[in-house]
Amino acid sequence: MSTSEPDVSGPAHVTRDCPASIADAAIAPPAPGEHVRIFDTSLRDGEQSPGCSMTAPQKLRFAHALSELGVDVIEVGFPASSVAEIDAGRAIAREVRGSTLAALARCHAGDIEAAARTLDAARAARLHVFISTSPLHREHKLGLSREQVIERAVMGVELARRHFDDVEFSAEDALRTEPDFLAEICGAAVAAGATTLNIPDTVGYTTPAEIRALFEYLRANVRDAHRAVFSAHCHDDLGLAVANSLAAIEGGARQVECTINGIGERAGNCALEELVMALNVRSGYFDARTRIDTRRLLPTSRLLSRITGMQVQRNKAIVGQNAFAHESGIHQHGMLKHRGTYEIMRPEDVGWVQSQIVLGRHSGRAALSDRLQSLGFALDEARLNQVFAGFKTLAEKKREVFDADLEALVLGTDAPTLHGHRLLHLHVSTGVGDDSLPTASVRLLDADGGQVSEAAVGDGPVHALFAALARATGIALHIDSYQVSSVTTGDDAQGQASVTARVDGAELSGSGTSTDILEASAHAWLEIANRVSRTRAAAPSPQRIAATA
Ligand SMILES: CC(=O)SCCNC(=O)CCNC(=O)[C@H](O)C(C)(C)COP(=O)(O)OP(=O)(O)OC[C@H]1O[C@@H](n2cnc3c(N)ncnc32)[C@H](O)[C@@H]1OP(=O)(O)O
Ligand SMILES: CC(C)C(=O)C(=O)O
Ligand SMILES: [Mg+2]
Repeated sequence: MSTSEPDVSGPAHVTRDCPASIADAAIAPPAPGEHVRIFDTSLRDGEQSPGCSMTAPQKLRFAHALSELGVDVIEVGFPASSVAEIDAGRAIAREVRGSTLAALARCHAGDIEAAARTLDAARAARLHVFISTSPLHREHKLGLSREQVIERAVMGVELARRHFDDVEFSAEDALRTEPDFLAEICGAAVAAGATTLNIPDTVGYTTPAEIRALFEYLRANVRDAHRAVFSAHCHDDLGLAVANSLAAIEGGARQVECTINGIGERAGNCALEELVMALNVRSGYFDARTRIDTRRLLPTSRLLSRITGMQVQRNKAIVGQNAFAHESGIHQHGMLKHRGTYEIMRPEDVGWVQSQIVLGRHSGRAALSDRLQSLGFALDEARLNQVFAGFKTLAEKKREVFDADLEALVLGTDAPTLHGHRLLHLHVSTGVGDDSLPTASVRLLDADGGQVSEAAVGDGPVHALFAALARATGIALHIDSYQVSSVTTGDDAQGQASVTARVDGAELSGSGTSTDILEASAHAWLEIANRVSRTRAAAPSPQRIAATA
């Protein structure tokens, strides 16, 4: 496909259609390109949600990944919750450099001591204290009056300041708090020493216009507001967390609290990858920058999914499998002419290798012809039309048409009988523990009818299997991705293995289906290897192929 640079800038000047602020006159607009701090709370707000628990080594590994991603602040946890939480946080504080490390505490002496102890070894530490401020929470949860809540907040901030200079104060349920009381308690927190004022939409209740106006109001009405950085912490109960966080930035927030993949309480928090890319792609609109290395967004998202077992949905922005995949013919045709037609950012910039053209029921001739050419088949129009008809019939039966299916269509044969190695037998043994040595043996039928057997060991059963296949075929593949998913349900469910490999600079993919996932994996691997050996042996001459019609 064409790889020309997308020009996705859109109209040169986008008019800001912003609601009137409560205190317009008093507020200077934020400086162009101002730094918005990214505060990641995947290890705290994210981890405290169902299905997202992590062990201490997993938290440490993920904290390193967040630091490499370039987040400004990593919230390592809520130390008062358990001894294990303190130990995990301490391990992070000992090792992770490059980001400020924060720990959460209630306005409660014991919590604050635990948080401070956790961050002892951190090079840059922040104590984060919070208390609820909304009438609902004051009355029903805390049983405290306005004055008592302010007293507790001031006590918490002052105690935190005895340990660290960097103290964040959060007014839990701020978006359902009376604005004048919110301004009052924020002012008291600044006077007590808070350097960051976090305004959480704890239950994901607000709207973009409302939160923007609130930030403008607070910046104008909190006593000594200029001494603190304003921060947004939005939840996604109405699916507005990212939009609300962006609006908060427009209202003057210079820190946004978010999580990778948007994990967090209930429907989750503002998704870091979405917020960062919105600021990045629409930089002409937002005038704000972060120091996130965007190419690490996908690897970091994948790491979190692997650690927690919580997969992102296919159509998730930025990091979902479909984020840069195109199946419909009209879009594919446009993409092949200029990828800016249907993509507003480059997949490479967020960690993908490239956009994906998926051939299926909705695809057209342009995409089919492009894929056939990349497989070495240059067909004239009449032959292309003929193959296209066969392709559509096949696509009605299959969800996705793979390269091996296309080769079979063009060559007029069945996919499994295509020239190359075929699997006759495989045996894999594996185990758990220091003494286990995953081992695989395979027997293949080669293109000339001969048989070849090989065995290999590996770090795991699939690794051993692929190593044995490499020995038997004499083809080494650099595997970029390997995925297994079920395509049917029940005891006899079919598993589909998909392998993507990089060979001679090209990305090739293969897939296999079987009730045995190791067999499916072997078929997927062999599909690629057979294509490599065919290409290497002799690129098919277009004339010869056209003659097979
Ligand atoms: C919006 C948020 O994300 S807030 C963070 C939420 N995260 C978590 O709760 C995870 C960690 N929590 C825990 O492990 C436990 O809740 C603990 C260890 C902190 C406390 O456990 P317990 O002492 O058994 O209290 P429990 O959780 O039942 O109730 C919370 C208590 O904290 C009080 N509290 C709640 N928020 C605050 C606050 N910001 N400042 C002071 N006290 C608070 C409540 O009033 C209640 O007090 P009470 O026990 O006197 O009635
Ligand atoms: C503790 C605070 C920051 C929070 O997570 C919330 O209010 O959602
Ligand atoms: Mg929260």
